[in-house]
Amino acid sequence: MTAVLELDHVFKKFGQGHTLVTALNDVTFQAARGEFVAVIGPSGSGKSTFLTIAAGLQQATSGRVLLNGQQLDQQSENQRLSYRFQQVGFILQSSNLMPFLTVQEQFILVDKLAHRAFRKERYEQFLTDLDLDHLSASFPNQLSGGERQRVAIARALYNDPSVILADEPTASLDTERSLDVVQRLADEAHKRQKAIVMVTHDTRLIKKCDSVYEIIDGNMQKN
Ligand SMILES: Nc1ncnc2c1ncn2[C@@H]1O[C@H](COP(=O)(O)OP(=O)(O)OP(=O)(O)O)[C@@H](O)[C@H]1O
Repeated sequence: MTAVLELDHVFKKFGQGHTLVTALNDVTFQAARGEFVAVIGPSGSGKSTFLTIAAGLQQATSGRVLLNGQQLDQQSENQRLSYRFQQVGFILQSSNLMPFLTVQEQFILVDKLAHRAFRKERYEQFLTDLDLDHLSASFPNQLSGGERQRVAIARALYNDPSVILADEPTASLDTERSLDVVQRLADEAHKRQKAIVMVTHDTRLIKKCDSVYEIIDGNMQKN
């Protein structure tokens, strides 16, 4: 299996002396095409640090982070930015939708930012796949929490990244909706051959995942 996202002996330290915190302690991680991976751990264990480093949003103190075999920290800030825009999709806790745009306009914006014409057919296919057909003209505050997260999933996939990083994507949902969102993430990873990495503290969700990493006090191990 070729890794889409790889962390190789990554350390992340904050502060120094008596304020030193080792947020990631020699972390090695791999996610492959078509793999749905969970990263679980308690509060303060290093999950957010892991995600931001995997996304190239902050630099590791040492070690290597590779996206599609390219080492992120050896690229210029501009290269990192455009690579991240093309290759990484984000799904955040309370869905990172633009409050003043309709569902359809969220997708038009994605194409605008990529200097492309709106791909209406592709958009409509995603709406159908995620059971959102009737919501195209709705604003985020008119959607349920589950619908918002389904739009966020569709929008992340619409840009066709190779990896999707999901930060507690079910945090605002009840159990039934959480399981639905996680099942959809699993299905999309498999069907579209994307690496989807989900950070969560909810261990009920991991039965839908292909592999599970646990992080405690910055130490990560594959279960
Ligand atoms: N910018 C920073 N400066 C100093 N310490 C930091 C910084 N960011 C994170 N830390 C520390 O690193 C450790 C890991 O934090 P992190 O936010 O990654 O945990 P987490 O697992 O995401 O927690 P939660 O589930 O509560 O969001 C914590 O001890 C935290 O206080």
